[in-house]
Amino acid sequence: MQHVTLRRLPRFPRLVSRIHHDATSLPIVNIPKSSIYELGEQEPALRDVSLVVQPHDSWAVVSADAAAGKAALFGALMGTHRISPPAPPPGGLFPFLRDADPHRYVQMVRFAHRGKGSGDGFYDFTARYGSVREEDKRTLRETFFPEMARPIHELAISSLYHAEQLEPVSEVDAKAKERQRAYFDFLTARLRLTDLLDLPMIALSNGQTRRARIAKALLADPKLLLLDEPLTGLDVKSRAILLDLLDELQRTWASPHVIVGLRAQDPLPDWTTHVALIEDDGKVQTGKKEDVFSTTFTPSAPITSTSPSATVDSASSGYKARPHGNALIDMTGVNVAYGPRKVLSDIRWTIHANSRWHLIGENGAGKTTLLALLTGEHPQSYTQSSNLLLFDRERSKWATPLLLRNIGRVSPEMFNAFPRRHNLTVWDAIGTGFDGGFVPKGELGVGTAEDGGRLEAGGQEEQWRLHRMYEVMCALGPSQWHTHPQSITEEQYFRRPFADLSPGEQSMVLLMRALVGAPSLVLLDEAWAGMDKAMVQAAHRYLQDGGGGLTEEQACIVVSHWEEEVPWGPEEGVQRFRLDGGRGERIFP
Ligand SMILES: Nc1ncnc2c1ncn2[C@@H]1O[C@H](COP(=O)(O)OP(=O)(O)OP(=O)(O)O)[C@@H](O)[C@H]1O
Repeated sequence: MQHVTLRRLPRFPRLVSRIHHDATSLPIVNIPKSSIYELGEQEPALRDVSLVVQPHDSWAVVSADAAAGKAALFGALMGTHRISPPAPPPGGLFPFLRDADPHRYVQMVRFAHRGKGSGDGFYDFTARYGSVREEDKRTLRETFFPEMARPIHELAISSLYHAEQLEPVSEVDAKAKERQRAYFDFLTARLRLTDLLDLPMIALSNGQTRRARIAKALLADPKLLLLDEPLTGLDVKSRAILLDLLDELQRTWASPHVIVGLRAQDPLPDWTTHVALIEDDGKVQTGKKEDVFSTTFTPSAPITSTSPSATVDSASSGYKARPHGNALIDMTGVNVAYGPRKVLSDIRWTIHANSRWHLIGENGAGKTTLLALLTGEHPQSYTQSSNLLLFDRERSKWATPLLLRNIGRVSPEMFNAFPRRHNLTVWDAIGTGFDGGFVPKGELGVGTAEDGGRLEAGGQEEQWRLHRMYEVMCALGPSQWHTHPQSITEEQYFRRPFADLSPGEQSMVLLMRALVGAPSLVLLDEAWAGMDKAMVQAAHRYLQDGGGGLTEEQACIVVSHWEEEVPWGPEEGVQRFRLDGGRGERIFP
């Protein structure tokens, strides 16, 4: 069992812009049996929603299946969706705010993947691995906490400070500033951000950035904080720390009131008392968690500060070793450092064909960095010489496009960077997987030949690629997870604009893209984010032995902080490689 030591809340008065005292007994949210509409739509996204959140209740909004319903309910609270009939006066939607401005006091932090309409350009997500460019030099402190941009140390020479700081401030303002700084120091320490504050923002890992976004939202001192999928991408320790912190803020200061959004497969925080369960047909069940779940499904076990870490030992029972093929990747002492900051030290790891790996490690342990060495995107992959062999060659012996043909991958960074031009169809997006690029190529959108030239029309390679397009679509497409599989054919789905798909569907399409070319090495870094349960199940079925998604010639590495997201169990010979403090070790089995 892992025990997380937590510092209790410090004894300083919070900088809270207080709501009138007697408001604390008023409901936080009041939606009285209403329907919720996307703006401009006639059909409601959710029907008969009765949601009354009392101050002492802790609610979770859970999507039984499709994530769209959760987005609609949060949209109603954030004013991007219409509630009909609207919440009655006096009090309206947020009775506890009285007449205070919801824009000031209600904040939302969303961690689900970006979806529709988020720009069409591709940006270079590998920029963070190189030397940091001038425009990317802004630190975490400057970007998220500009009011804390200049650390004020007691030994600081005041004349070196900006003039504004020397202006006289009233005693009240000075006290308020002091309290805000104390709260900032407290939050950043509790969320393990202190050592990261002066790193360039671009250098932060996925989980580190998420923790920083939560700290920023808390520092703004909202009265109601909506956190959608806050646990995705956080390591086990950070999840427990975050949940304990939210609970403690709520118990100590009754602020902010927090409503979390979760996927059906996520565990409920143990302090959850009530649940709004959004069903696939747009109905919403609300009530005490034991009442809601007694009639539907059992939620996953709650997580607490003492939940086990990624249950590393559980695989020792029933383990069945897999026969090995050739070594695809050989690391014999790989190192990555940024100046004095060592991220990977002397990593030794051989990845054979037919192996299935779960790469684990806390946020910031270097998992993404390690995968970027394997794809050759990390500039330091060039300096490893024979300590890093990629398909039998050093990095410098590979032309990047050829190397990328051997690797299929999905990652949060790539998901965000993938172009969302309106004329890019699902077919185009999947077809880019044959070349590993981001621009559709070839007459039929299934890529070019190895030398970059045209594929022979009607030739064997072209036929095989067309066949693969349909194969992955049949295995991972809507027929496997759509609630009404008959209502959309594969052909129709291929023609849909990629940008119009829900984030979960986009993740699914990018998974098809990673697998379509049957590359030797498949890297799945948090590949399931945004997917609903049926999609994750379809993906797992396909990736398991006998599912057809991976052959004995291929190796696959899954990166996830959730054990249940790994498609293979010990009986399929999954192995674990753990990064910790820059070191890497293979964990038996
Ligand atoms: N340019 C840089 N300068 C300094 N440190 C950097 C730079 N780029 C990355 N790092 C550090 O390297 C570490 C590894 O980051 P990486 O993204 O590989 O972690 P991770 O294990 O994938 O984390 P997560 O689980 O949060 O995705 C982080 O602590 C990060 O702050």
